[in-house]
Amino acid sequence: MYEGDIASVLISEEQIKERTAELAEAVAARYADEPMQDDLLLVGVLKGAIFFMTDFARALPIPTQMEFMAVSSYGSSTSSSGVVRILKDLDKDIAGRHVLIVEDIIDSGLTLSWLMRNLKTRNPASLEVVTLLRKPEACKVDVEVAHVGFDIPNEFVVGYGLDYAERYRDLPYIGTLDPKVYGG
Ligand SMILES: O=P(O)(O)OC[C@H]1O[C@H](OP(=O)(O)OP(=O)(O)O)[C@H](O)[C@@H]1O
Ligand code: HPA
Ligand SMILES: [Mg+2]
Repeated sequence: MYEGDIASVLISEEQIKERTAELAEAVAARYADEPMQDDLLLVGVLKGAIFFMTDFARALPIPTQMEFMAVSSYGSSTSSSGVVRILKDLDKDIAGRHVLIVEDIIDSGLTLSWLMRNLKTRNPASLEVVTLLRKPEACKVDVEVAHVGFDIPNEFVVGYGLDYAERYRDLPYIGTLDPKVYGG
């Protein structure tokens, strides 16, 4: 699939699965002693987090509810425009709820920083983040992230939900994209 477009496999399907199970355990432990009136509310950030959200939710040994937001700041570029647009908002009020944002990647951090500010104004009981990937060298803003799957180098990656111009989301692993694909 996508022959010649993927330069290397950075994180295999098996590694994603193992790390997701570890993250799920850590997250369950985090909320174990928290007095909760409602189930933990997972807020998946579409579209990138789709596969991580569904696998992570099923690995979690505690009951959760799911909401989705769709935001976009990349379009068909390999760097963030910094302008975050809400394409789909939450369906429900999150006031008083324990909310966990589920992200696929924190790159510049601009999307998450904007999202945290936005959701905080809605008065959740707590607001934390789990992300599968993070690029420490690319980070432009300070964002507090409670749970990180993998810190990765500052390269453009695709697969397992992550796209370049909407392609490659359906790869089961995380790979680096050959620069020839985006004219690099
Ligand atoms: O830390 P940042 O530099 O802001 O980048 C991270 C964000 O960018 C991607 O979303 P994108 O805007 O590409 O939308 P998508 O999930 O629909 O692909 C990714 O899914 C994160 O939400
Ligand atoms: O490396 C990336 N790949 C795909 N989408 C992204 N959005 C932010 N960073 C990336
Ligand atoms: Mg994208």
